[in-house]
Amino acid sequence: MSDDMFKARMQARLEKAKAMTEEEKLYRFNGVLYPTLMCPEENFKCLDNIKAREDDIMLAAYPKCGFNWMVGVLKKIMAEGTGNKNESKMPPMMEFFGPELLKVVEGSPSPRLLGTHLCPDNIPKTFKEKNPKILVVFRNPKDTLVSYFHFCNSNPVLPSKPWDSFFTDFMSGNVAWGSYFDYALAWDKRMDDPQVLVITYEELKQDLTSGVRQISTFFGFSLTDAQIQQITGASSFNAMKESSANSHGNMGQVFFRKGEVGDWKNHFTPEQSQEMDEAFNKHLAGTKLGDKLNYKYYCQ
Ligand SMILES: Nc1ncnc2c1ncn2[C@@H]1O[C@H](COP(=O)(O)OS(=O)(=O)O)[C@@H](OP(=O)(O)O)[C@H]1O
Repeated sequence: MSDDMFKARMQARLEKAKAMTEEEKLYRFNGVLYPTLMCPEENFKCLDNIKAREDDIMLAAYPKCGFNWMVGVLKKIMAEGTGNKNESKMPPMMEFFGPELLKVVEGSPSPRLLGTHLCPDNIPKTFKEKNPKILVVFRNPKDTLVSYFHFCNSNPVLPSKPWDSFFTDFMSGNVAWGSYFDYALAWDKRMDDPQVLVITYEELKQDLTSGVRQISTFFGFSLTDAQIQQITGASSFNAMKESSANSHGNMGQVFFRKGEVGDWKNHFTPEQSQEMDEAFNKHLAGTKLGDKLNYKYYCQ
């Protein structure tokens, strides 16, 4: 499928979304909510046929944790490391593929970039068998919630909600791709897996150069300092926002909103902040991933 066909298909989905009620925009598949237009049941059925490769470059993230940022970084690392530039504008998100795109992916040369928001337990089994390396990007739950709230209110394929009811939905896992906490707990089990690199949005904001270096080394690319610097410069929030009309079309400004750590302070009431603190303590405090998120520093 060409980029033009993809663009036309996206446009058609945005038009369809306009005619849908907010409730119709999400549906449940195997107990988890997904966007009806982006991840129809057909997509999950045909994902059963995807064939993983050992050298696939995988990216996993809960929504709004920095997926598109890392797609940009990984594409640049792969272009420098392999000499082949991936010009495709299609998001490498496996649950968006559907039968036609899946065929394109099956015919693509290695290494392929494949991403997902699916909880690791729901990633097709073939990836467990071939065991390719996976980059997992995480973000503190308060900023993730804020980013997700704005995204739902500016992306027509997702249901719009007022702040208080979005907060309640997020806390109970009633949002697309399910519970942040279930997702985090599932990856926490793989924190010591050498095939998995977990990196946080906050670490990347603090020192993107060392993040880019760590990611390239993890995937087996030995890039020069000049290459690392060039990738870092082109992957700053401002640089990616500026080129977002090219990379993400009309939705560019929606995907690249604010790009900051701590925006939660402009949204959470003291009671909501406390509720999130209690949920974090209950689910993630004392876990390896919980420690890595440095919750006290970023969220309290
Ligand atoms: N380069 C760069 N630097 C810093 N921050 C960045 C960058 N690129 C994207 N972003 C921010 O990431 C948030 C979107 O996350 P995702 O790409 O995971 O969203 S999605 O679920 O795939 O739609 C969203 O966060 P918010 O701005 O807080 O909403 C984006 O702005």
